[in-house]
Amino acid sequence: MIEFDNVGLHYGTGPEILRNLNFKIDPGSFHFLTGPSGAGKTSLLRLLLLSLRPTSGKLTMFDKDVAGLDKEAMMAMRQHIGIVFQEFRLLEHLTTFENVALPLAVRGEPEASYRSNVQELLDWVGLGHQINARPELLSGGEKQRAAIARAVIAKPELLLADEPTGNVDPELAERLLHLFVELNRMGTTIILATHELHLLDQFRFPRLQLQDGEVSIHD
Ligand SMILES: Nc1ncnc2c1ncn2[C@@H]1O[C@H](COP(=O)(O)OP(=O)(O)OP(=O)(O)O)[C@@H](O)[C@H]1O
Repeated sequence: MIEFDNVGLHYGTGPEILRNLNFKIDPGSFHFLTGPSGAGKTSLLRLLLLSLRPTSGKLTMFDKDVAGLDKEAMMAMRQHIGIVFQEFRLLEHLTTFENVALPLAVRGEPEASYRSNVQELLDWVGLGHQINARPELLSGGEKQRAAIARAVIAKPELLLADEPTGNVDPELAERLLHLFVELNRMGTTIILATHELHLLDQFRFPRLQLQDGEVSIHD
C-alpha cells in the first residue's frame, strides 16, 4: 500500500528532517509512529497525506509514485485517506452531525444518502446523544470521537492520526486507542503517531521509531 524508497525531506533550504526512509506499510496493518518531539512524526504524516512531497527518494502510495501525481490524481488519492489531529479541528458553527458528514457534503452527496450512515457511526463511537450539539458543548473525548467519525465516514483505506490522544485524559486515551484498534479490525490501515509510549505497551503492533531523521521498525 505504501513504500518508502530512500525518502528524504527538508523544508526550504533547511536541513534534512527525514532521511533514508526505507519501509513498507501493508494493507490492513496497524503501526505506531513514535519518536521524541521534533523527530519528524508530523512531517512524515504530511508526506502520507500528500500535503508534502519527498525532496529525495521515491514514495509509492496505492501503487503510484506520488511525485508523478497531478492535482486531480492527488485529490482522488486523498479520498482514500482519513486524518485525525490532536486538536480535533471541528468546525465550531456546525453540529456533530454536520461535522461528521462534512467530507460527504463537500463531495456534493445528498444528505438523504448518508443520514443513516452518519447516525449509525455516531452511535458506534458513543456520540448518538450529541448528534445536534455544537463542539463547544462536547468534552475533549467527545470531540475526538467526533473527529474520528469524520475521518472514517467516507471509508478511507488509510487512516492517519497525529497525537490523537494528546488532549484527553489517560483513561479516555486508552478508550480512543481501542476505537482505532476496532477500525483496524474492520480493515482500515492505520498509522498513529504518539509520543505517549506508556499507552502503547498493551498493544502488540509494530512501531516505526523516528530518531535523528531516520526510522527503525520494532515489531
Ligand atoms: N513548515 C516547516 N518549516 C520548517 N521547518 C519545519 C516545518 N515544520 C516542521 N519543521 C521542523 O521539522 C522538524 C520536525 O518537525 P515535526 O513537527 O515533523 O516533528 P514531530 O515529531 O511531529 O514533533 P512533535 O512531537 O513536537 O509534534 C522540527 O525540527 C521542526 O522545527
